[in-house]
Amino acid sequence: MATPLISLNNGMKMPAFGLGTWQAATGEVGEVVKQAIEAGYRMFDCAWLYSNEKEIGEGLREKINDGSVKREDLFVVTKLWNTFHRENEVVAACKESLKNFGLDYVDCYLIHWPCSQRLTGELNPTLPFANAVDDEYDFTKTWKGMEECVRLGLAKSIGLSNFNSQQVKRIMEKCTIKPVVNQIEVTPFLNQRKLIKFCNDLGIKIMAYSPLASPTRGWLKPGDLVLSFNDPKLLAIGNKYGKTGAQVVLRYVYQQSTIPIPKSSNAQRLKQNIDIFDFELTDEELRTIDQFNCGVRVCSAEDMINNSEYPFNFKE
Ligand SMILES: NC(=O)C1=CN([C@@H]2O[C@H](COP(=O)(O)OP(=O)(O)OC[C@H]3O[C@@H](n4cnc5c(N)ncnc54)[C@H](OP(=O)(O)O)[C@@H]3O)[C@@H](O)[C@H]2O)C=CC1
Ligand SMILES: O=C1CO[C@H](CO)[C@@H](O)[C@@H]1O
Repeated sequence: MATPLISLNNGMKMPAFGLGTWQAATGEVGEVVKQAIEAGYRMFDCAWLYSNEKEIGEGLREKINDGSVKREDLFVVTKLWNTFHRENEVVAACKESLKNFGLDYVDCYLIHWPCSQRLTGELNPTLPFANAVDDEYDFTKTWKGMEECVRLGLAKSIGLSNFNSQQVKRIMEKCTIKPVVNQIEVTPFLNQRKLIKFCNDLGIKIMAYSPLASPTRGWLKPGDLVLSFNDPKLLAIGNKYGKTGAQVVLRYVYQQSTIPIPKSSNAQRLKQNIDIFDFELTDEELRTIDQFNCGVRVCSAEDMINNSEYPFNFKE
């Protein structure tokens, strides 16, 4: 079944589901991207930080060149890292991502975090906050650089990631070009109902990251909450529709009016994850899954807790 498309506030359309690529290993991610296209994925969530744009681009271009898909049917998202927030650094950062992909434009370019940082040593993509210090730089100026990317045709649209409602409001007050999305964590543990409504009321769609609650995140410690896809409540709902616990979770996240972007590098799970558009959870089933909501974040980026723009000190 085809992935539904949703309309953005600039008139563009975007697939309502996509593939996450953080921790999608080089050496295999190119194949994964090709398998994903065959399985029906048309939207790819990437980031300069993930250090795999080059191989993702190779996979995408191979499928364009062999006629499997047209460039205009793909929706490629990537993100500006924290250490390139200065207004005059943004265009160069976007161009670097485009060079990595081997593409002329991205469909959407996001500010990865509202927090600006400066490197004190070499960037370690798996520990990105290790050699970095806070840099008090106003993200509304960064946004001017993002707008320039649109004017230059490097990005068809621009958006935010990890912005809280007050930060979204500050962008809206200063922007000439509106953000089309805010990419935030949405899971059964953190259903984000208030922030989703706040953004949707402003015409900003929500991309839901770590929708499966990121079971293999590197910073997982013994005792941390892990979402079990074999939870009896999820299995009971899944049995009714012939779906797995993971599919029930993804459908729940989708029915929060969001665009889920689960990551998988496994051919079977790739197919399973996108196969959620032929059933609908009832209000009662949604309320059952609401019981998991406990405010726990899987991606709290606490290394940035002292940054003046750390988004999660403010509740919404
Ligand atoms: N803007 C931001 O700050 C952030 C953005 N993101 C984006 O969101 C994407 C998704 O989030 P992520 O943190 O990767 O976590 P997810 O919640 O998508 O979980 C991914 C993990 O779950 C496993 N998995 C996938 N499908 C299934 C399934 N059906 N059953 C069981 N296990 C499954 C994957 O393993 P396997 O590959 O073996 O299937 C992988 O280990 C990222 O890849 C990235 O693109 C993520 C974090 C922060
Ligand atoms: O996208 C992301 C994936 O993981 C990073 C941590 O290493 C996060 O900070 C980031 O937002």
